[in-house]
Amino acid sequence: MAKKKKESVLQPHYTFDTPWERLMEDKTFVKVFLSDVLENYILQQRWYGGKSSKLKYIELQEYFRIQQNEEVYYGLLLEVNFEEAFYQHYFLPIAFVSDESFAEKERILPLDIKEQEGFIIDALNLEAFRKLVFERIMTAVPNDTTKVRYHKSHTFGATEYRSSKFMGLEQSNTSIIINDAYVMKFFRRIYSDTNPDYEMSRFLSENKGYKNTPSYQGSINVIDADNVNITIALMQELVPNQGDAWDYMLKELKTVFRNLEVKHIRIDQLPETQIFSSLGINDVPPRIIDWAGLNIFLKIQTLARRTAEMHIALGSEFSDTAFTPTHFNGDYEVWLKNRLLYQFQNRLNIVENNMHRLEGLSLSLAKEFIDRKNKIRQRFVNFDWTKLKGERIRIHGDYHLGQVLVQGDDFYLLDFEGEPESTIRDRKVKQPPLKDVAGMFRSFHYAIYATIFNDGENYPQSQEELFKAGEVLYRYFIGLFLGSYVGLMQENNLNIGYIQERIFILKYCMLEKAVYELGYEMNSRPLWAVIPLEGIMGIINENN
Ligand SMILES: Nc1ncnc2c1ncn2[C@@H]1O[C@H](COP(=O)(O)OP(=O)(O)O)[C@@H](O)[C@H]1O
Ligand SMILES: O=P(O)(O)O[C@H]1O[C@H](CO)[C@@H](O[C@H]2O[C@H](CO)[C@@H](O)[C@H](O)[C@H]2O)[C@H](O)[C@H]1O
Repeated sequence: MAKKKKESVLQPHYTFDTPWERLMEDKTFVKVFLSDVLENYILQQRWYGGKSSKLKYIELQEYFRIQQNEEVYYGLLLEVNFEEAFYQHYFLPIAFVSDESFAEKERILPLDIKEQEGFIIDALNLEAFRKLVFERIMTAVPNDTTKVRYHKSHTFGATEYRSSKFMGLEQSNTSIIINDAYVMKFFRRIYSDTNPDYEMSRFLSENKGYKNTPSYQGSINVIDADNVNITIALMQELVPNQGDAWDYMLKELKTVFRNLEVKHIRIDQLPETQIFSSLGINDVPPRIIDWAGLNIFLKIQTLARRTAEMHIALGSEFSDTAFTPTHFNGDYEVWLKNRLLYQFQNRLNIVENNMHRLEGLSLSLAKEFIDRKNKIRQRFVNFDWTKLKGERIRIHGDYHLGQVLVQGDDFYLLDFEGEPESTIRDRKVKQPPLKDVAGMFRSFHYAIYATIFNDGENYPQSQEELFKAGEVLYRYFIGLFLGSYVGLMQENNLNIGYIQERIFILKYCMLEKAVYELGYEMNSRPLWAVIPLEGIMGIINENN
């Protein structure tokens, strides 16, 4: 029976007679651990995605053991239930340590087991655990049929474990760097299916030899009681890099906006280009190159090529039905409209309920957004699959500058987990590849507007003038991207439709993405909501 020993302000201290090796079989322990301990612990975790809903209770969906001789760890698959929202599943590996110096800040629970004082901690804090799982992947047998399935890629050579450390970046999962050569990402939010990040990474590296993503090295999947395959870890090579493309773009844009003054640029005389026209570098007028510099445009072209190559790899499968290309049809249309109308209504509610938190430009754009709700809704309803001839394929799904690593003059594409708000099934639905392109265009727009909103005071021009310059630049970015992307896709026979179809899909998906972003920003950083609001109204107010 559980006895509370000393009560500290922060955590209760329990004592149990069941040894650690059998502790998960002790129903009293499990009950106390889930309700008294984890309910508080999980709320503090960076990776916990349920913070905006009220937690009701946590259940242990399942657990498994990772064991080597005396060393025993438990992998917990937790089901978090909410007052109103849909339940979520999380993965938490735990270890028992008696050494006081371990994970002082990260410990989950102090407890005595059979007179031995110690702590339950998240096992990822423990080097012995990290070494064990790395070695399990290294020694994985082909066609593992056990409950915890380790997989090793043929590209992963035999190597000894030397060291490991937390990646230590802001992220929604937890990544560990091993031997300064591999990144092992432990998924925290898990789903009753293989994770698309694992599926896509393995497909791109092993089946298609796609080079501009970290190469797949191995994975861990758990087979649950219903025989469903749940991905809990993905191991890839570590790509040496100079940061992500979002930070890179912000840095470049600072210089570009500063150049307006330094180079005495007359914004009203900047030559414009029509949105969505396909451009080569020679189509960019010298005055634009003088202003922004050639480098940024060359980088956009490289990113476009890497994006097209990713789509060509994803769209070139003929046997594995999870990846074979398909066409638009009535089922897709119904699915899409339902999803987007529901999402739009959700955003409308969020904005209407939070008007008091907005001011200035955000507030006026939010009012316009509400006033024009029927027009926006109409745009989503205007999807007619019979007019679309292009192909649908598996896509990245959450493609933006933050998912791209910069390495010298090149780019590596990461994080194929898909849009966090979508269900795991929805993330695997085949989509027009231009949806990713639209995501990237939204990201260009974000970077330009983030620069104006966050650094605007450092430039002598009015906000109106900066918007004008930003819009001119944005159109060249889009044009150059399309110039490289479309050509390469067509050379490789991936059908993305005729020009009118491409423009329709791009506009449709950009509106979809901006509406998605509005919810993301209102929930996580409301000051940024002005950026998607500006984007939505820009798209809606265009004449065509
Ligand atoms: N293979 C890798 N090589 C180098 N850096 C990586 C690698 N994988 C991830 N990163 C870094 O970790 C960050 C988070 O990775 P990501 O896969 O997006 O994690 P999460 O799904 O938790 O958000 C990336 O933005 C990148 O900076
Ligand atoms: O955390 P994820 O990478 O899965 O993506 C989520 O967070 C992103 C922000 O970090 C968010 O992206 C939005 O902001 C970016 C700038 O911070 C911008 O480049 C993107 O275009 C914009 O969508 C993303 O939408 C969200 O899913």
